[in-house]
Amino acid sequence: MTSAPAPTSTVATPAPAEVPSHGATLQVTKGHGTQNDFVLLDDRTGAVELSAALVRELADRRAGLGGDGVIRVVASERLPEGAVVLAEEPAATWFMDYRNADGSVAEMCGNGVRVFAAYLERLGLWDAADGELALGTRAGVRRVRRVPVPAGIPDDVWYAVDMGRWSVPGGAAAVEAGADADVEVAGLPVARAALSIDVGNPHTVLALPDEAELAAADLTRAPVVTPVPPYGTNVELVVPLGEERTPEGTVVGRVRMRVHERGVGETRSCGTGACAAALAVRTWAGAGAPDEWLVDVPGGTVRVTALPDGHVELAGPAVLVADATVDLTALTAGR
Ligand SMILES: N[C@@H](CCC[C@H](N)C(=O)O)C(=O)O
Repeated sequence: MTSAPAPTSTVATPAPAEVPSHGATLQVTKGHGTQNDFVLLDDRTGAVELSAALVRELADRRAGLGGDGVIRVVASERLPEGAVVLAEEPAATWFMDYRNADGSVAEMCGNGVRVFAAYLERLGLWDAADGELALGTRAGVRRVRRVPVPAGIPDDVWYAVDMGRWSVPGGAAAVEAGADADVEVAGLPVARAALSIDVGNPHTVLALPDEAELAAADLTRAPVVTPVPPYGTNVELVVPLGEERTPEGTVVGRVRMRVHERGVGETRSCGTGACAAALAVRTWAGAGAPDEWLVDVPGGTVRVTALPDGHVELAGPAVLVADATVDLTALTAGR
């Protein structure tokens, strides 16, 4: 699996104003998964010209609605990337078109998939009672189902997502060494060894010894990764917290994580990042490490499970908090 740059050519840029061709307003919904927040757009027929500028304007926390990303629901058959997905899974009729807050296109968003599923339920396009949802992403098909909220977690609804096959791009040598990169983080005195993990998009994970170091890291500046990842990377800082037993009797690992997301900056959660963090700590721990991990992020807790078939599952909440009408003339005024 590679994290090739996602194509941008499907998104036409209107000129001169960045206004969708279908009108002067846009119906959107605001949602989040463990406070990784998104502006959601129902564009089933692919009528909206979702330019990078429009994404930045919607995601702007002062002049727009605000979000770490923008998610568009579009019929898979309307996008070239969707055709690839439909060839793999004809049931994946809806495509998650994911954009980072800076307007860049990303292959995948783990928290976004759950929020996308909640949004499809809201739109009447999926009923969890009917069984699993297959959806398209630029990283391939993802499968979602509703699952019980674990004991002790104050969320109303959880979804579990099969996030597909994960890999260590550096191969056996990186697994053996436990690292294939160095990362300099502002606020921390020395560069740290880190491990690259691909979960459909690129991640670089470094372990810190304690929570004081985690708190000291300054993620207002992007960490510097060496060698420079060809398509950029998301950087996760993790503190392993050991193992515990759930009320159901399962032994799980636990980690605390902060993240600097490619195309965004520090966010309060990253689902693919949580998968990468748990998988890196599990790799470092070696044989006998748990398959199930709880990942505590500033915005809540998600669960990551390494599956026997080489896939990884991510479970966590999804919340829709508002429906809004965006005045596109006002949104773009003065820019
Ligand atoms: N927050 C997302 C990841 C979004 C994409 C990422 N910033 C990238 O560019 O790869 C998640 O929950 O996984």
